[in-house]
Amino acid sequence: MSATIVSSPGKVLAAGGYLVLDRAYSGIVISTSSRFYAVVQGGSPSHANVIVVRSPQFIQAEWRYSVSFENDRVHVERLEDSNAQKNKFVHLALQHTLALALEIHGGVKSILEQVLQNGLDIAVVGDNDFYSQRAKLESLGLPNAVASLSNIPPFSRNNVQLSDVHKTGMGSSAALITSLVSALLLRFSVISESEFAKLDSADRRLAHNTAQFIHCLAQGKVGSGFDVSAAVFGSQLYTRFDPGVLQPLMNDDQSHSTLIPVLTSPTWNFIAAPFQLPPLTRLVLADVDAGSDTPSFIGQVLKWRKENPEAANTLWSGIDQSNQSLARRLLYLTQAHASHPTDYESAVRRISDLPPSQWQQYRKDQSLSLVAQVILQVFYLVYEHAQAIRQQMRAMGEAANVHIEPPEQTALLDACMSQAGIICSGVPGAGGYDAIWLLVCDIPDASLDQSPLHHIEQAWTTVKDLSVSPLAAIESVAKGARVENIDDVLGLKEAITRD
Ligand SMILES: Nc1ncnc2c1ncn2[C@@H]1O[C@H](COP(=O)(O)OP(=O)(O)OP(=O)(O)O)[C@@H](O)[C@H]1O
Ligand SMILES: C[C@@](O)(CCOP(=O)(O)O)CC(=O)O
Repeated sequence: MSATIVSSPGKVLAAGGYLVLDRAYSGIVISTSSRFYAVVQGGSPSHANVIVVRSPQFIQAEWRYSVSFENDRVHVERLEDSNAQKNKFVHLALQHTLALALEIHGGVKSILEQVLQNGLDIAVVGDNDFYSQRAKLESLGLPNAVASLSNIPPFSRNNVQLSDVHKTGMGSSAALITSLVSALLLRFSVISESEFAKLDSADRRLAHNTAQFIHCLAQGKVGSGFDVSAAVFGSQLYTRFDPGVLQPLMNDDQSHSTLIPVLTSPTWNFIAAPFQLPPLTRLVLADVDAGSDTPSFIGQVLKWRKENPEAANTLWSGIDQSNQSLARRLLYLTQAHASHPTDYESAVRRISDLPPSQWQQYRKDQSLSLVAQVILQVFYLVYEHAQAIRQQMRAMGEAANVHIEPPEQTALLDACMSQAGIICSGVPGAGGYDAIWLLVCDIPDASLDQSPLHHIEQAWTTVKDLSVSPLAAIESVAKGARVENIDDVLGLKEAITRD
């Protein structure tokens, strides 16, 4: 049997940090071209019922498990010869996905044993963007520019243990769990490849619910889940599910629970509404610095909200209005491109030449068609809404006493926003010092030194106190998790076969 490979994208929560924890609000989630891959293959006859999971980008990252069956239950136990520290996320993924497979196959263990007759060898690797490339660019003597990243081989090694790597906050564990769970569900014939390929199928929803459950269990809490939803469904306007749906499975000992009623329950009420960034623009991401502790941010913001309900609700409603307006305008632009591509392109060409604060001077520009003028105004509104979100998120940070957009990040984003052709920006997710996102105009024939991307790369070099290192990702329009062919993914075969 050939390899079963599933990849899932990383994510950026461009708007809706904190609010998305509450079902009353939604967030703008952009999925990235950077992906995590799980490659599941058969082992050898002497390894029946053994599952080896390897992470070849790290040292001492091989986890070995044995699978046994007892009284209609399947047990996945860690083997003592594993060379690495425990990996709770991987262990729980194996245990619960196999348990679901056994349930779905009516407790007939021979179906699972058949798949496990040679054991399984599973390699998991992530695109370079999931980890900071700052040190590698430095050692190669390359400038901190997106173009430099193509000099680093795909799936490059990090030469450290997993626990010591500098992550970029793109949702590595959600993308990993989604790929691993989906690949196992396919391998054990719980879902079919043709159904999984459909965005709205029961099979893809089952992969989502299972990955979401395992990710919550591994994290020890039911979070908003936007990262798993992005990994499964791609860019979206996300509204969370009611956490109660998972409650029956969140106890310490679920060894006697059955999974099917919860994982196929119609009460999963998350909403992943279609979203994508407008044409002729590009997402730019940069890794800024390690340093913030997101869980403590969340605790502090939620505590402040509880203690100051009135002020918090006013602020949250204001942020939500800006978030929704931003999403609506961005979606409008995509439609405008579909119906008026030429006017749209002339508007984008025009705004590429000036920073957004000056776009108003194009109002009533007679050389633009009326439609192009309207489109240009909508780009200006996008800029204004995103700036309003930043301002309100800073206010929330001040009120709750956490650095959601710290002053150094404000200086950095302001420096970027004063460049020609930049549209909007922010600190993703919970904020802090970790990262920034930007949306810039992207006209295919613009010369490199005239391109907005080049302008902001220059601006990065002028900021003090922060070291900005680019990431390669753009938005993924592929709509989430997908089955891959090993030969179609550059460098994947080499990455999983090296020792
Ligand atoms: N490459 C990998 N190989 C194996 N296990 C991994 C890998 N990446 C993550 N994990 C598992 O997921 C756990 C949590 O990972 P991590 O803290 O990177 O997730 P995260 O909080 O989603 O990260 P991010 O900051 O990217 O959102 C790790 O402790 C490990 O168990
Ligand atoms: C604060 C929060 O809304 C976003 C955290 O996002 P990130 O991991 O910082 O991208 C928490 C959540 O939604 O899980």
